[in-house]
Amino acid sequence: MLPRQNSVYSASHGFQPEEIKEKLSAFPGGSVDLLKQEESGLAVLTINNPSRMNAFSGSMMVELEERVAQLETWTQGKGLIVRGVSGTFCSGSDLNAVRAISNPQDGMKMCMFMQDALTRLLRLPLVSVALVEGRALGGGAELTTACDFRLVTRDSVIQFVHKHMGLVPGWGGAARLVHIVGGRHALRLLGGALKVDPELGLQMGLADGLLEEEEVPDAAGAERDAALRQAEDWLSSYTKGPAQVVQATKRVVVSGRELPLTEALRAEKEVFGTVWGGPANLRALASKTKHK
Ligand SMILES: CCCC(=O)SCCNC(=O)CCNC(=O)[C@H](O)C(C)(C)COP(=O)(O)OP(=O)(O)OC[C@H]1O[C@@H](n2cnc3c(N)ncnc32)[C@H](O)[C@@H]1OP(=O)(O)O
Repeated sequence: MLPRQNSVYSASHGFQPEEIKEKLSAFPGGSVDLLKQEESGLAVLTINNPSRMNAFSGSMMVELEERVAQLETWTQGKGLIVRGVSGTFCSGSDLNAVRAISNPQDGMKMCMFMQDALTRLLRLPLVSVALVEGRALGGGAELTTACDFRLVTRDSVIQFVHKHMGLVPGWGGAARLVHIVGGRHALRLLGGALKVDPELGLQMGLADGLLEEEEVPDAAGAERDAALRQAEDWLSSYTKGPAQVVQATKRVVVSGRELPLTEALRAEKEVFGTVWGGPANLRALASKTKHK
């Protein structure tokens, strides 16, 4: 099978996704749900395993990869919100599955599979936001770093608990964390397994915004929907306009973020060619847009 364009690993690295998928599928539970809103171009990816604080079972890891593959081909998409059900984000990998695949070979395969899925998530041509309510622990904290932005609620805690588990991040979270907050803060967060509350998150640059609680008359469910609505509002400033332009913007940022300068410049030229003289560009020129 040919490697996917945005994949990290291929067969030459010993990456056999079908083999590890089969193994992971033997540990079922929960789901990863995708809701695409065609009209707005916004999608919501929901981590759904409430009886285990939204931990990732094996089958959920497989579903995550499948949802990412669906989003990779969404030509009209512009934005993505990643969240957990029941007022909490994600408590990492399901410890029952982890115990069952704790041998080094399976660990490496799971690591490659999740690194690949989360790298492809971050490389999607969509502006992505992790909406962190409640706890994001271990792999859940790593998942927040696979989004472009992180919005947190007052009760949120992001914690890279790996050190307490005798581990380091293995879903790409350490590499991404260094890019987001720099090496010094990353070492504090990983080395001290610090609990990142909203204040610390904003101060270190891990969080991009705090969603203030809204006055809601009834139950907790309404409050959570309020957080999702606020995240959608926040995201809409970045997803206004045609999908082609939003996707092109994300693409030049991904190449600038990941490639050496000369290659990034060439990639930017390619993307520029897709929008120059395009419908949105011609409309703007015809309307003599002023940027006041
Ligand atoms: C490379 C990836 C590395 C990783 O992700 S390693 C996994 C890191 N995550 C963890 O170690 C989380 C361990 N869990 C906890 O610390 C606590 O359960 C947590 C999340 C703080 C919640 O505490 P509480 O509010 O007191 O609730 P609780 O402990 O009663 O949890 C409710 C039920 O959820 C379960 N749960 C939570 N996190 C889980 C997980 N990761 N895997 C499997 N099951 C998990 C927990 O066992 C409990 O189940 P039950 O009701 O006892 O049957």
